[in-house]
Amino acid sequence: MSALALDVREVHKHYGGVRALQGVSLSLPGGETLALLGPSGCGKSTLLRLVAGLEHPDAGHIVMDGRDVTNAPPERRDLSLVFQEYALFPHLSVLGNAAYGPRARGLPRHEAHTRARAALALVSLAQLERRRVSELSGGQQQRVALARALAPRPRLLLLDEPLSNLDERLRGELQLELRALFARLDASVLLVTHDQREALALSNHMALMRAGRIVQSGRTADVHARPHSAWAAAFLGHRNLLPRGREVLLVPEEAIELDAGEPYPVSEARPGDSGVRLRVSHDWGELQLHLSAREAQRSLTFDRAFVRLRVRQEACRLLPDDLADPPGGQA
Ligand SMILES: Nc1ncnc2c1ncn2[C@@H]1O[C@H](COP(=O)(O)OP(=O)(O)OP(=O)(O)O)[C@@H](O)[C@H]1O
Repeated sequence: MSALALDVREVHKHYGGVRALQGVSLSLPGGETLALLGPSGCGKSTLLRLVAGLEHPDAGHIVMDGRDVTNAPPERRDLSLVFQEYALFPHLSVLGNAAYGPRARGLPRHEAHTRARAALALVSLAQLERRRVSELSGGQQQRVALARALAPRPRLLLLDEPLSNLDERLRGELQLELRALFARLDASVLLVTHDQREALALSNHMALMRAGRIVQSGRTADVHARPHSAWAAAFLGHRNLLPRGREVLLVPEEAIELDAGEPYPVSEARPGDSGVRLRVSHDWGELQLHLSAREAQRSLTFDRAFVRLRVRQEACRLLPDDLADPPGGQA
């Protein structure tokens, strides 16, 4: 096997006057999970459709496992695609849905069922194989869609916003399951999402897209820890970006040490999901931080009007301010 499961080289795609992809390159090493992350309209789904073979690029190449598949039809690419609306067959059982892929690829019924059962076991649905999918919860249906995609044992699994149809609680549960599943799979995974938390939770490589281009890529933890610009930092969920002329100072949450240094006034304290969100008037500018309930109890003083903290300057970084200027002039 080539070291790269997927190698996208300088791909361009336009629709009329819209330049959806402008020279996109990315590579996915075999057996790894890459999240394609970016805001609505940046070109993520377009890139996924090109990789799947549902559309073809105007220029550039798509190489899978060392084979150029740029103009190959979907069935000549060893991949499965799970859409946002996973479109299961409601009249079929869980097993019937999962066996659909192998059957469509011409495998005899018995072999298709063996593969479908193996895929259902992977997503912990083996007990429910006789149920109709209309009798399943949203999370279970999503797992059937995954099993259906995995049953043909593709080399590459493409997922379009896999968790966006689920509520917050289910999403959290499935995130953990998916991460464990990806680690067990032989397949490589390319996953499209606009949700940075999902990308962080599920991937070990990340490509951050903006207006038809990839603005940063690398290992997920590295991209998150060292964004290249203010826009990347903001999109990745960093809240403290303090204006400094044409640059911004990124103060990562890890740079803020509680219970050390000076007491600073709290300008706002709002109860959040699992603690308190604070705005603090610091000498450098307004800082936002999230305290767990226990930290809030310990660190907020004088009737919760002050918090004692120290910012580790060595952990902060100056970044170019590109918030207002998307490359290519598109939103
Ligand atoms: N078939 C099409 N015809 C015309 N314009 C299109 C077509 N498909 C996509 N576009 C445009 O190309 C750009 C990229 O769209 P794309 O769907 O790839 O973005 P996205 O990042 O996946 O967005 P979302 O997260 O909202 O799905 C957008 O400006 C979109 O309007």
